[in-house]
Amino acid sequence: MTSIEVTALTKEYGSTRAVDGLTFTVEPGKVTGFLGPNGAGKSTTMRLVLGLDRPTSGTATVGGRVYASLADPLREVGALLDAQNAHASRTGRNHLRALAVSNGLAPGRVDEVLEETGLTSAAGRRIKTYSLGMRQRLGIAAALLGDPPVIMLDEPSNGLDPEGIIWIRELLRRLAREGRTVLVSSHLMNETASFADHLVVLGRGRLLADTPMRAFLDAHRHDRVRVRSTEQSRLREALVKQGYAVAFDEDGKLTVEDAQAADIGALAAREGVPVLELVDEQTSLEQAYLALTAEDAEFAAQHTPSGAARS
Ligand SMILES: Nc1ncnc2c1ncn2[C@@H]1O[C@H](COP(=O)(O)OP(=O)(O)OP(=O)(O)O)[C@@H](O)[C@H]1O
Repeated sequence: MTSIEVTALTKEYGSTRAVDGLTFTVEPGKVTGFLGPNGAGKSTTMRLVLGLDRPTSGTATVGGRVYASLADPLREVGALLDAQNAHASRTGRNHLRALAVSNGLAPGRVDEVLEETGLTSAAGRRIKTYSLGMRQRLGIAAALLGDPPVIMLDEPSNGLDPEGIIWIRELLRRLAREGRTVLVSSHLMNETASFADHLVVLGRGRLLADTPMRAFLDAHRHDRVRVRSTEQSRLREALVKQGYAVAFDEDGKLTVEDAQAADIGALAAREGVPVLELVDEQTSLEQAYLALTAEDAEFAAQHTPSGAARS
């Protein structure tokens, strides 16, 4: 069982603190979604785990050891950081063969991972003819080549079509079921929710949440009711009098926070206000995530000159 351990990890680039005192552990047998807005520090953390950069302070280890000290790195950690990072003039198969040979891996693994990633029929084509989605698959094939217990993928759904997105979801689930440690970054909450058991959320290089997915959902569950009646103002007054927070929406409906439709319906009936529509709504996961990272987004809006570097 091999974990990824990040302890008091800090990385500064000049005056930019990309990673700021991060501590978390990524455990085996689970898919951990690594979330955060653009620029939150996800890729930097992954690069530090892979020894591609040196921490300013703190440590990032795999199974208690720094990556550089691993005897057989591809057999221990498989990673996809940048799908463009392959010789464009090589064929997909030759790219994987070269990796296998230089890392002492069985050549037979090449055809297995090509099959596993759906690239068998494209394996003889030069990588420069590959679509972004095919390059992502090739990067994932390379990550799986050494059959490693730890897998780290940076935005693996990038460029994949809907079929590819379902494929990656199932692959991630299977890798976790096999007992592997799987860390997958994304800036999309709903996508992450479809495959992750656990969440690590970053904002401005800091840890905002480290929680099981289920607990995150429960903690951020927030009920509200949307209601439309023939007498909106009167209904609103009655609701406010009962202590509800009520807002008029652009579409003419009222939104009542922390409320259940059954209670609002009963209140409207007591007041004699005819109700035309009454719907229970739960905040979506995406909303909960945006609320969590809102401070970071505000910071980005105020401090990013063009406003375009982050979203
Ligand atoms: N080599 C570098 N030199 C200078 N600054 C860097 C470098 N790498 C990252 N940064 C800065 O560190 C911060 C974190 O970037 P990082 O790429 O780790 O974020 P991220 O969460 O992976 O974002 P994205 O989703 O956009 O990839 C950003 O402000 C980025 O500009």
